[in-house]
Order: sequence, then structure tokens, then C-alpha cells
Amino acid sequence: MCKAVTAADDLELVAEVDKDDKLDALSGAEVVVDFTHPGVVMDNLEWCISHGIHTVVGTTGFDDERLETVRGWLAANPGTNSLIAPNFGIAAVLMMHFAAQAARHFESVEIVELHHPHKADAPSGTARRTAELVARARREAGLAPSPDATSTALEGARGATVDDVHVHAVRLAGLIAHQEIIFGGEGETLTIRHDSMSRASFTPGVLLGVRRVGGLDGLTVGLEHLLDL
Ligand SMILES: NC(=O)C1=CN([C@@H]2O[C@H](COP(=O)(O)OP(=O)(O)OC[C@H]3O[C@@H](n4cnc5c(N)ncnc54)[C@H](OP(=O)(O)O)[C@@H]3O)[C@@H](O)[C@H]2O)C=CC1
Ligand SMILES: O=C(O)C1=N[C@H](C(=O)O)C[C@H](O)C1
Repeated sequence: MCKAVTAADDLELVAEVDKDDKLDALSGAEVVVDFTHPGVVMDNLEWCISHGIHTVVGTTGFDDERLETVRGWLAANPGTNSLIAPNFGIAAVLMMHFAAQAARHFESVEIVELHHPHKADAPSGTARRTAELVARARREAGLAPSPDATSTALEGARGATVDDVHVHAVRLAGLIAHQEIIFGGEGETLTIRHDSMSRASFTPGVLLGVRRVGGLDGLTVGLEHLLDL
């Protein structure tokens, strides 16, 4: 991200902060980009927002409670905005969008996310968000939960559930970030798959966020709000 900001003619990289650095180094910044760890991102956000710095956040681990806390900090610091996106890849955002569109047409759905083995969390933020979007679309269409008569002899065999959607997390050397949403209906299935083959896939979305976050209103969750979908 630092390289991408440096390479952009209209942006200036004013500070890089690593784990043991003081956040004071960020004081001159208009926007802070956070790709750190779910365990520290809230402290970083609280500091930035209380210092009137806009934030573009890729770090995962945001549940409703965390988002509500961020909303509270932003409300106490009017004019300061945050963009939090579980995935900054444009194709990944489209994958989520298409999955939400497809969801109401199928009886069954499961999500398989596949990542490098050094990933901090499971399931991925993208998988959680996709499950929420798919579940909302299913609810709005009046669909029942996906049928599942399995009795599981081994805990975990059916993955985790997010909003009643089964999510399976694969961690494998050689992978970067990938996800499939598999839909099933009468005699047919549909698979929507996204692959990040390089971390460069996240930079256009982050740069878009950096350029636009100042014009947003408080908290925005998801890059889709900045795209003309
Ligand atoms: N939204 C999106 O599009 C994407 C989101 N992510 C998410 O971003 C997060 C980071 O992922 P990833 O880049 O793979 O992880 P890495 O471990 O590769 O990078 C995280 C970096 O943050 C550093 N760090 C840890 N704590 C702090 C801190 N308090 N202040 C400053 N720096 C800190 C780490 O230092 P050290 O190495 O010393 O621990 C490390 O260099 C994860 O939550 C991941 O899911 C990742 C890719 C895309
Ligand atoms: O940790 C990663 O690598 C990624 N994290 C994000 C997530 O949890 O969804 C985005 C992408 O999948 C890469």
C-alpha cells in the first residue's frame, strides 16, 4: 500500500507506522490506511478518529458491535470519516454483488474461502460479509434455510455458520486469497469464484478509498458504495 501511494501522482506518503512505532508519526496525515491485525485495529482507529484523521481500513474482524463503536467515535468527531471494507479487490466486490443477486434464486448455498496459511482470522472478512449479504437476500425473498439433514459425527465437518450460511475455511501454502459461493437448485448448481493472485489486487480499491474517504459521511462499510454497480 505504501508503494502504491508513493507511486500515485496525486497522493503523498507522509508516514509509515509499524508495530512498535508511536502513532504520533501519523499526526500530519489526512488519511490513514490500516492493514494490521484484528487485535489492534480498534486502538488504531480510536486514535486516528480522535485526532480528526480519516481512515481507510482493510483489517478484518469487524462485527456489528465493533462497527457501532466506530460509529460512536465518528459521531463524537464530526467531519471525520471511515471506510471499512472487508475486501478492496474490485473483482471481489463484484463477486459479493453477484452472489447477493443470485441468492434468492437457489434453495441451497455454501461458501468456501481459501487463503494463505499465515492469515490471522477464519473465516475471512470477505466470507463473513458475503454470508451476510446472501442471507439478507434470502430473507428478503422469503427463502427457508438451506436444507441439511446431516448428522455430524465430527465437530466442524460442516464448517461454521454465519447467518445460517455454511462457511468453510481452507488454509494452504501457495494460495493468496480466493472464495467460491456455491448455489444449488433443482438439477443445477452455480459457482461464483474470485481469485486474488497478487496483493496488488487490493491497491486500486484502497487508492480509490484514500481519494474519496474525505467526501463520505461518517462510517461507510464496503467498497461497493464507491463503485457504480
Ligand atoms: N480488506 C482487504 O482487501 C484485505 C484485508 N486484509 C486484512 O488485513 C489484515 C492484515 O493482513 P496481512 O497484510 O495479510 O497481514 P500481515 O501480517 O502480512 O501484515 C500486517 C502488518 O501489520 C503489522 N502490525 C501489526 N500490529 C500493528 C500495529 N499495532 N501497528 C502497525 N502495524 C502493525 C504487522 O507487523 P508484524 O509483521 O511485525 O507483526 C505486519 O507488518 C488482516 O486482517 C487481513 O485479513 C488483507 C488483505 C486484503
Ligand atoms: O488476510 C488476507 O489475506 C485477506 N483478508 C481479507 C479477508 O479476510 O477477507 C481480504 C482478502 O480475502 C485477503
